[in-house]
Amino acid sequence: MEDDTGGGASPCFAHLLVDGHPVDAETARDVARFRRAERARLLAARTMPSQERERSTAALIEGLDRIVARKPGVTIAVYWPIRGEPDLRPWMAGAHATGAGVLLPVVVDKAMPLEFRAWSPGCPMTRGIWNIPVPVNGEARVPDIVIAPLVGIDRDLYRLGNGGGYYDRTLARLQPRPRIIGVGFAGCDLPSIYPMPWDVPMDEALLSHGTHSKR
Ligand SMILES: Nc1nc2c(c(=O)[nH]1)N(C=O)[C@@H](CNc1ccc(C(=O)N[C@@H](CCC(=O)O)C(=O)O)cc1)CN2
Ligand SMILES: Nc1ncnc2c1ncn2[C@@H]1O[C@H](COP(=O)(O)OP(=O)(O)OP(=O)(O)O)[C@@H](O)[C@H]1O
Repeated sequence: MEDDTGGGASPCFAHLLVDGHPVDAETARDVARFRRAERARLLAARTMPSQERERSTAALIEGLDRIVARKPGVTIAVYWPIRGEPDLRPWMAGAHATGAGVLLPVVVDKAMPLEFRAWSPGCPMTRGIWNIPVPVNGEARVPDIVIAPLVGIDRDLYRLGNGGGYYDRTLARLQPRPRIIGVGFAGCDLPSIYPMPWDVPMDEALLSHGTHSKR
């Protein structure tokens, strides 16, 4: 007679732990491949004539003004634009002028959460990972609001970013959880990014043709 180790299919151990989340290895590989392809497609689609870029960026800034109150006591993480992201630096400077705290994301180490460091117009900057300018000695703070640049966004407001997992890693740990707003150019929406257990959805998404979605 057979021993009683339990009949049926043998258990499958082909899983990974991603930041403590058990993930099926084959699924993770397929999803990563899909995201790489979508990232490349959406980054290419973001190339546009400068007039259109200026119009779309102005529309995004108008949208931000409608939904985000910049005022003393509020701390807002924005970003220094790279790879054709909407350039929100004028809006950042405006936020600083109202007395709001403005923070920029800093990669302190590979595969670690981001630090959000205080920025003000003209403050000393240095180049961090990917040559992204970051404040040299701004104080690290927890933002009330995070404006996250989108490569893509799905209908459940899961964000596709540059592929480092930095925002997810960071947003999952912030206490208290900030208001998280994804911003991107029209056309960056896609049906699904096939959310994985580590993905943190945006609370809101603002696209340059004027749509403002909420979860
Ligand atoms: N403006 C801006 N600043 C930002 C971000 C951003 O998306 N936009 N980030 C938001 O996170 C952080 C930097 N993000 C990064 C994301 C990925 C890689 C990186 O090395 N990527 C790999 C490809 C990864 C993959 O596809 O598997 C590479 O290019 O080799 C570097 C930085 C912090 N600052
Ligand atoms: N806590 C985590 N959160 C997110 N990704 C993680 C985490 N830990 C490890 N990773 C790995 O990092 C990669 C992130 O890929 P993903 O497509 O989610 O990035 P992204 O959200 O586009 O990037 P970013 O936030 O940097 O713009 C995955 O391969 C994942 O396995």
